[in-house]
Amino acid sequence: MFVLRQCLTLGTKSSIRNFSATTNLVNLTINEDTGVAIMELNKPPVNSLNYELLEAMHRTLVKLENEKCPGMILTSSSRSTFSAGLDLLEMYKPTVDKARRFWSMLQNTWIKLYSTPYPTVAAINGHSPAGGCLLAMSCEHRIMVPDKMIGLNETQLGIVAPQWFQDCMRNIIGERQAEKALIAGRMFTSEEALKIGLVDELATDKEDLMQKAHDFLDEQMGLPPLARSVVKVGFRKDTLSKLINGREADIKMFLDNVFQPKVQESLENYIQMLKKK
Ligand SMILES: CC/C=C\CC/C=C/CC(=O)SCCNC(=O)CCNC(=O)[C@H](O)C(C)(C)COP(=O)(O)OP(=O)(O)OC[C@H]1O[C@@H](n2cnc3c(N)ncnc32)[C@H](O)[C@@H]1OP(=O)(O)O
Repeated sequence: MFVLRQCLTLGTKSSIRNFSATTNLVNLTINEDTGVAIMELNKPPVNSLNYELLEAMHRTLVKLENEKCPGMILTSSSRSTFSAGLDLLEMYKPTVDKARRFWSMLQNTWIKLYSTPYPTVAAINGHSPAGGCLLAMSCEHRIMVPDKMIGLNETQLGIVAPQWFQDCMRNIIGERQAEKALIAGRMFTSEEALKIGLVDELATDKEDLMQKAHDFLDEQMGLPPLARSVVKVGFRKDTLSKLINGREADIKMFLDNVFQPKVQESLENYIQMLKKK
C-alpha cells in the first residue's frame, strides 16, 4: 500500500507533500489503492477548534470533494481527546470581527462535513465534548473507544448549544433523549452513548477502531454512490437548509450571546478551572 501524506500548513492555501516540521493541523492520509482518506486532527493537546484548525479542516474537505474521495475517516492524533470542542479562547473577549470570522468558519466547516456526498465515519479515540461531539455527529457513523466521554455539555458551561448542534443530536437520538441530554448538558460515557444510539459501535482499542471504521466504509463503498449520496443529503437537507438560509441570523445570535457579561464570566471561570486542573 502506498500512502500519500499531505500536510496542511497555517496561513497558506497551498498544501505541501511530505512531512513538515511546521504546524500540521490536519494530517491527511490517502490510501492509493482504495482512495480512502484518513483525516486526523492534530492540534495538541486536545484539538480545540480554533479558526485555524477549522480552516484547515474546511480546506481538506473541499479537496476531498474535488478529488471525488470515496470515503473518509475522521479521527484525532491525541491519545486522550477526539476534540475538546470550540476553542474557548476564540470566544473569550474577542473583537467583533474575530468572533464573526470564527463563527462563519465554523459554519463553513460544518456545512461541508455534514453534506459530503461520500461516506464519513468518526473514529472517536478520545473525549468528545460539545463541538467535538458535533463533528462526530456530522459523520454518518460513529465508533468510539471505551471509557471516554461524549455529549453536548454547553448548558453546564452556562452557554447554549446552537440550534444546528441541537438538530444534529435530535436527528441521531430522537426528540425525547435529545431534549433531556441538551437541557442537562449531559456527557455520556462511551457505553452510555452506545446504549442511546449516540454512537453506533464500541471498539476495544485504536487498532480495532480503525479496522471497524474501514469495515463500515467498505460496506458503504459497495453501494451505488449517486443513489447513496442523494438519499444521505435528502435526509440531511432540512437541517442543512435551516443553517444555510439563516447563516447571518445564526452569526448574530452567536455575537449577541458571546458578548453578554454573564457568558464572558462563565467562560473566564471555566478557562481558569481547566488551567488549574
Ligand atoms: C458563548 C457563545 C455562545 C454559543 C456557543 C456555544 C457553543 C459551544 C460549543 C463548544 O464546543 S464550547 C467548548 C466546550 N468544551 C469543553 O467543555 C471541553 C473542555 N475540556 C475538557 O473537558 C478537557 O480538556 C478534556 C476532557 C477535553 C481533555 O482532558 P485532559 O486530557 O485532561 O486535558 P486538559 O483538561 O488538561 O486540557 C489540556 C489543555 O487544553 C486546554 N483546553 C481544554 N479544552 C479546551 C477548549 N475547549 N478550548 C481551549 N483550550 C482548552 C486546557 O485548558 C489545558 O490547557 P493548559 O494551558 O493548562 O495546558
